[in-house]
Amino acid sequence: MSAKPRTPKEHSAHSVTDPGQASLAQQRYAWLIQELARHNRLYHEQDAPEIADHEYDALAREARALEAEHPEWVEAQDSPAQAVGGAPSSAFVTVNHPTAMTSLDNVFDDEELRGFQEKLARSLNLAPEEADFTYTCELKIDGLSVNLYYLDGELQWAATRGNGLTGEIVTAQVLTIPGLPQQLPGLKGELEVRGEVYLSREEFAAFNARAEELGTPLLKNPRNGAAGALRQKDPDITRSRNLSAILYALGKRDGVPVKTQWDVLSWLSEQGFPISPYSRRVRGIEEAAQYHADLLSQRGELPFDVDGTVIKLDDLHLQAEAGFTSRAPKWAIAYKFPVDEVQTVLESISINVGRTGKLAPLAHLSPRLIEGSTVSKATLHNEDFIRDLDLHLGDTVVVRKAGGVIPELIRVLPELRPQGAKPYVFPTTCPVCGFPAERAEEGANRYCTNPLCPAKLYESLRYFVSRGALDIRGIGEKLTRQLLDAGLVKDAADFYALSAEQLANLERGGEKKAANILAQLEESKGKPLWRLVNALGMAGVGERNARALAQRFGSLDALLAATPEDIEAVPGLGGVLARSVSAELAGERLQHLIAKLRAAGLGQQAAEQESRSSELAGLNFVLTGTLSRPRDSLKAALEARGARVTGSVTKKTSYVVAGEEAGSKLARAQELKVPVLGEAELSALLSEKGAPLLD
Ligand SMILES: NC(=O)c1ccc[n+]([C@@H]2O[C@H](COP(=O)([O-])OP(=O)(O)OC[C@H]3O[C@@H](n4cnc5c(N)ncnc54)[C@H](O)[C@@H]3O)[C@@H](O)[C@H]2O)c1
Ligand SMILES: [Zn+2]
Repeated sequence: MSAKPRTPKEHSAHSVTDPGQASLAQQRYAWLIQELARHNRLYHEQDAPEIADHEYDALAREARALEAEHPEWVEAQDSPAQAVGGAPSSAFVTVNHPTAMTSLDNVFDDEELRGFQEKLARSLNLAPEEADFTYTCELKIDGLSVNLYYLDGELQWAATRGNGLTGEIVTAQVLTIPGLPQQLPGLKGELEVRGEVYLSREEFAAFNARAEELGTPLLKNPRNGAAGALRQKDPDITRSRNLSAILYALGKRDGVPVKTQWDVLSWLSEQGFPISPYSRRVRGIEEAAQYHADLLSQRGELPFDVDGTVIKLDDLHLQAEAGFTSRAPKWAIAYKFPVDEVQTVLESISINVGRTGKLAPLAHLSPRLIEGSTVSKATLHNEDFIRDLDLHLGDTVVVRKAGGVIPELIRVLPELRPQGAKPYVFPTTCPVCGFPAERAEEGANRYCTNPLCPAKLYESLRYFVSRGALDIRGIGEKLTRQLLDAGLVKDAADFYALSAEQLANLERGGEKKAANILAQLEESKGKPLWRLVNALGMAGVGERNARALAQRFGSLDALLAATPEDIEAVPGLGGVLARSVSAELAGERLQHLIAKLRAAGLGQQAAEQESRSSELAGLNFVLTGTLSRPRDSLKAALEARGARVTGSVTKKTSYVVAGEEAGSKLARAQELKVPVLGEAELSALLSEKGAPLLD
């Protein structure tokens, strides 16, 4: 990352009177325009931003303030400060949106939010005291917006926003997202459904955990991940990223019976589109401010990244009356959350050696408060990550709580680098055993080459008994050390050869404790296959991939017999990971370990334990009407059991679940003689199959 010019800000946008000063302002404006255009390209077209969003927003605001004073500087709406998004990529077929897709203007505090209402009142020719509006308040999800175009109820295409007028067609990619109806029966004319495609924090973390283990490039943030996944030429790759969508707006809406934004959300939900459960309708701008404050306090717990709330005038007639600027509606505003980034100093870097021998660098930072908790450490992932940041010890760095949880070092400020600071040099030997640490053939990780490295052994034993693996709680860190020091355990299979006497004789052992541990070890032999697969400790395989492998192959034998191609076909595993899994399964370490584990009585588990998730496989459900639970959670419960939940009733629908006030879909179900279930019957159907409806 290169140094960024920081220009002085002493000449503000205001009171430019004499010609000398005017030229200074003009110079500043020219610089701003050039920078904004460059950052727009980096951000929207290359998904490789150089500066933080709030820094970009500050530049854009400054430019717009100058433009407001000097409309003559803006040539025919050509300013990047007025532009929406970036040019559509030539890698995709493009399409013109029937109605333009806009951006949103921003406010940053309650005072500015009130200012928004005042302006809105003015544009509707109302006195400030008459501005007692109803608003629909929503979360501003950090993804990218898409437009779904239907003609006579049939999906024609789905496209990215692009520059607002022309987008990229990504229909096949969008259709990998579960729950988007392709048909809307009974609808005539044109319809545009808009919303946000995003990567949940869970999927983001899973992707990066895998990338980290393999040393492949990491996603910067969920927005970046969503943009990258949606703009894959190959929809199968998009599918493997598990994108989600939330819909919140209509463009063209022929024959749709809605009067308010709240109606729009209800109608979308009724049609089966996923909508946000966090939206609220409020009266007056102070209640909108309260909504914002409430959601800010929940920010860390949300399932997706958000960068603020969106406050929308509820009445669609009033919206139309208020209209648009060239880039944004006048009837809605993005109320941004404060930045969750802080500056701090990199004090040192330590290296941990993991179960696979991977050298994992950790940054030690001067402690700072982010979102209510103190951050003093951040992962640095691997050698290339550090090199790309050009990290020097003593650097001032920017840290963000990625996905609300894990602190992430996102940028270095080289202009604040102390004199004589040295770039960090990644070790080429294992800091624990001193053996050479070599780069893997693929990826950016370095691994200790000593097969008997004590760090590897200790970490792999810890992993074997950990909660997501065989979950043997009686064997803690201390006991693991004791067993290693006493030479009683040289690999995980040796746990099963321990005698009551050996355990009892350890310091702070005792017979009761020993019996307890042996019982837990015995019990672990019958645990689900995925736990054993995870416990093997393969690089890049955590709980999620272990489940996928167990599910696909059904037994340890079948997994061992699988070809690399078989493994590559497992959902969620990419080529790099599949190759490394095959190589590890065939390698000496695992062959030896698995043989010993089998001799100890493990590895007999069949796939039965995983079958819960397929008890409703092959059944298609449609949910309609008002249900007592959020539709999303019912949908998740059904999908967890292998059912498909779709938006429209067809001959292929197995059941329609109808709540209160079910409308056209219920009628359609009756017409097609599709069985209709009430909510109670749905619960019964699910519990009959042996599992509670919602956990
Ligand atoms: N860092 C950089 O270099 C750089 C460069 C350009 C743009 N940016 C960033 O990109 C963003 C500008 O892009 P933008 O035009 O998408 O503006 P925006 O993200 O500020 O707001 C508009 C967008 O919000 C989204 N959105 C999410 N939830 C919504 C909801 N409930 N209702 C309506 N819209 C919702 C829509 O996609 C909409 O297009 C800003 O955050 C800006 O900081 C950064
Ligand atoms: Zn080592």
